[in-house]
Amino acid sequence: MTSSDSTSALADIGVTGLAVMGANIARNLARHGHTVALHNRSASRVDELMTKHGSEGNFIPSASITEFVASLKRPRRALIMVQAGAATDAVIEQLADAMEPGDIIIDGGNALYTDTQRREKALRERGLHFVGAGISGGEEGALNGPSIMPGGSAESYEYVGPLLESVAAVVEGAPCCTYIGTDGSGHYVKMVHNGIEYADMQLIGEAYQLMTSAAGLSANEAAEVFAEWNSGVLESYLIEITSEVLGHTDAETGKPLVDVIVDAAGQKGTGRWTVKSALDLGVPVTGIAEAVFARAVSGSRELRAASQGLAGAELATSLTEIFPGTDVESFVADIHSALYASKVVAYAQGFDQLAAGSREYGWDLKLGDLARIWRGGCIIRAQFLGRISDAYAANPQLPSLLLDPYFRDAVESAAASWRRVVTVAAQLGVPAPGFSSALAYYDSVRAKRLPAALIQGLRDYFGAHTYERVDKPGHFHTQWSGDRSEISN
Ligand SMILES: NC(=O)C1=CN([C@@H]2O[C@H](COP(=O)(O)OP(=O)(O)OC[C@H]3O[C@@H](n4cnc5c(N)ncnc54)[C@H](OP(=O)(O)O)[C@@H]3O)[C@@H](O)[C@H]2O)C=CC1
Ligand SMILES: O=C(CO)[C@H](O)[C@H](O)COP(=O)(O)O
Repeated sequence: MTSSDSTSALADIGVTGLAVMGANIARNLARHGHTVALHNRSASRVDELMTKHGSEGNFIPSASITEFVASLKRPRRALIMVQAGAATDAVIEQLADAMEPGDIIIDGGNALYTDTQRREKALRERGLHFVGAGISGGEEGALNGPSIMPGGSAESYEYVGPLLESVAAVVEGAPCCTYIGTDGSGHYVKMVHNGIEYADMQLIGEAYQLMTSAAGLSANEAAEVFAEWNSGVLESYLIEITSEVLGHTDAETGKPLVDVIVDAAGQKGTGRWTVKSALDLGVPVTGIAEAVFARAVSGSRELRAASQGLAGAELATSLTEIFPGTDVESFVADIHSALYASKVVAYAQGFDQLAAGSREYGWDLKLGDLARIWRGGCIIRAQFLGRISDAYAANPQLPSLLLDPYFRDAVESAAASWRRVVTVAAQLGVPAPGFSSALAYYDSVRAKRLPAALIQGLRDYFGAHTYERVDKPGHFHTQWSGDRSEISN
């Protein structure tokens, strides 16, 4: 459809913001038989989409927001796919001014959930629905089926749910899209998804570094190992593309591409937001936090340059010095176990945060459903998530995934290898913050006693903060600067 015959029909949905994600979602919607109105701040993106892909379905291009809104069926449904933050606020304002009560604005960007809560409230007061929909899958997912996490009123889901479900990825006949909960819940869930994505990628990165630095594999050999791992319990999109990236040769130098990429990881904010929320809620997401901080360390170029002369490993120089008889093959198998166990910990922590967020904001998140819609379409997609879904189906009140029988046995079986890998990393001086902090978390939660008792004693000493006793109820204070007798508070 061209602009000249656009008056004859109205669009089922409109997409504004036609960069990578928006353009591909718009094409996905059109390919599924929906008539899609198109808008972008710079008209060139609309023209480009129409020129390259206009024949893929029914599109109605528009040159202004007013024209865009006028081309939508009532109640109007407009999907925003622009940069999070001020850009999203600006577009919402323009849309809201042109819309009427009952119309629906969907934000598919990576918005901060508190922004979504604010926007939903403001638009509700103007009679408009606002759906904060986390969308994951990158360019390819947006086109062929992403995982979609829509949050908003249940009424708005009636209008947008079927449409979003029709373009989502499908696993075992079910769409990777479900109603998440009210206001900012969809963006909260997407935020934690990204936090888990950070942790997963950090662990994969550590596995790669240990393979090359400790076991002496080349990038191509590591690529083969990851390809092999992709058919076992670690099977996932991230493991699959790790093999692709490691196996790719730079055309200019003939070296593995990974060796010519600057080792400073970027971050756009969702990982950091996840950790900030976890800190506020008091949920120990150590895997995600280590991943965020590891990216920060990688990007601290001046600090890293100044630190090059610091002493390194003096305890050992090779694997066999640490564990005599260890060969490369068995150490690579150990890394596999360490990666798997650390991944279970990271996901357990991420799901703990989702449960805490749900309690805090009254969202009633269905953790099993979240795992189910992450099995396809999104960046962390994996069969592994089916196991998580099963765990919550068996016990919706599961206190931690580590306590699910399947995961408890899996981690127990991996534990000896995991400890060997952390030992090797420490002795050779290869940084493995994800593997080691996951192990520390595991050992902490299963410990009978923690040094927190001493910390409480110290807090009581310097600040009279009181402590509880193991043998009787109440709060107590030792009069440290007096006769050191104990008083009950
Ligand atoms: N890229 C990815 O893999 C993923 C991205 N997301 C999220 O989806 C959203 C879109 O991402 P992506 O496609 O990468 O695009 P970008 O985040 O790069 O955003 C570019 C788009 O935003 C528009 N834009 C920027 N500022 C304004 C403004 N002030 N007013 C109106 N429009 C503006 C641009 O218009 P113009 O062309 O005129 O500059 C363009 O259409 C983001 O929120 C992103 O975080 C979610 C999942 C995956
Ligand atoms: O949402 C996404 C994937 O799920 C985006 O790709 C996002 O940009 C990833 O985060 P970062 O850029 O911080 O690595």
